[in-house]
This record gives sequence, structure tokens and C-alpha cells, in this order.
Amino acid sequence: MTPKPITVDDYEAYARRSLRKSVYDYYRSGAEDQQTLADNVAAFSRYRLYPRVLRDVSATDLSTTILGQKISMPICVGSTAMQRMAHPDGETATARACRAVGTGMMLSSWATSSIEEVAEAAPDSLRWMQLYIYKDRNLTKSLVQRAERSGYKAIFLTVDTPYLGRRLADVRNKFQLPPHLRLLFRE
Ligand SMILES: Cc1cc2nc3c(=O)[nH]c(=O)nc-3n(C[C@H](O)[C@H](O)[C@H](O)COP(=O)(O)O)c2cc1C
Repeated sequence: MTPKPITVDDYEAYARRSLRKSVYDYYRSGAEDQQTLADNVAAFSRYRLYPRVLRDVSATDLSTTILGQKISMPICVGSTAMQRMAHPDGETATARACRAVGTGMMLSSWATSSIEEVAEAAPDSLRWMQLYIYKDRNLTKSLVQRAERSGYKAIFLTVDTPYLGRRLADVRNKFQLPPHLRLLFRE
């Protein structure tokens, strides 16, 4: 039996074994030659945790606040599109997981679950909405209004997508969203 994944690398290996190649490649790839992706991974590997010894550790606490909301640790889930390609529950499962550990989740504008579905799956969770500005300003406005009505606490505006990065793995795989799924803004 394959052991339960423990580290991020274990989960990546598990995903590689479990997902269709085009889906796995979509989740794991960066743009062009992926130099920024490699730089980001290298930057994270330079972080060091300094141990502080001979202190009172009887009640340790990683909690902090973000935009006035308390979270259990300084880690949240950023916007990542099309999560139902990995599991039928998709973004609703991510929202439940974030609630279970007491942190926040940013719902992608390219989510494969609706704004309302995610809110209903984890009603008292901390949720934000990531927004692209569409040429159709009424569509953009209606996404903001739906997020507000469903209790999302903030809008995160993504500004680097007038042109999408060219993701070579997706070009090679002729990546397409599986036909049984729809993007949130196309409902
Ligand atoms: C598979 C995947 C999907 C993503 N989807 C979105 C998205 O829908 N909207 C968005 O603003 N950013 C999206 N991003 C960008 C991430 O939110 C994040 O900004 C980026 O991955 C850099 O952070 P990292 O170095 O922690 O990966 C996506 C990233 C990945 C890897």
C-alpha cells in the first residue's frame, strides 16, 4: 500500500500518480521556460526557521490577523483555478478544509464551483474572491455583487492577465477544461 502523503512533495507525487497527465501538467506548470517558477521555489528554500530555546512553550500560538480577520496561522489558500479537475468536490472541499484548520481561502474567478456553492459548503468560513476584470463590465460587477451577497470578505484583483502566460505543457497537451465542467463566470 502506498504510504499516506505527508509533505508537499509527497502530495505532488501522489497527484502525478492519480491525475490525468494534462490535468497534472496544468496544476504544476509555470509559463514559458518556468524560470520564475524555479526562482520562486529557490526563494522559498532559502527561508530558515530560527529556533528559540529556553522559552515558555506551554501555549504556542501561530494565529494572526489578515484584513481584520483572525486566522489560525499565517498561511492561506491562494486563488487556483479549476479544482474540480482533481476531485468532484473541487473548491467546496478546499473551503471546508480551510474552515477546518481556521484559515482563509481565495476563490478563483476561474473556479469550477459557483460562488454560492462554495459559500454554502462552508458558510462560516473566511472567504475572499479573486477577480479578473472582464470587458463585459456588467459580468464583472455581477461577480462582485454575488461575492458580497455570499459573505466573501474581500476582492483580490489580478492585474497581470491582459495577456496570459504561455504555458508550454498546456500547448503540448492541447489543454482544455473537461467538457463536464464549467467556469464560474460562464454559468
Ligand atoms: C494551477 C494554478 C492555478 C492558478 N489559478 C489562478 C487563478 O485562477 N487566478 C489567479 O489570480 N491566480 C492564479 N494562480 C496564481 C496563484 O494564485 C499564485 O499567485 C501563483 O501561483 C504564485 O504563487 P506561488 O509561488 O505560491 O505558486 C494559479 C496558480 C496555479 C499554480
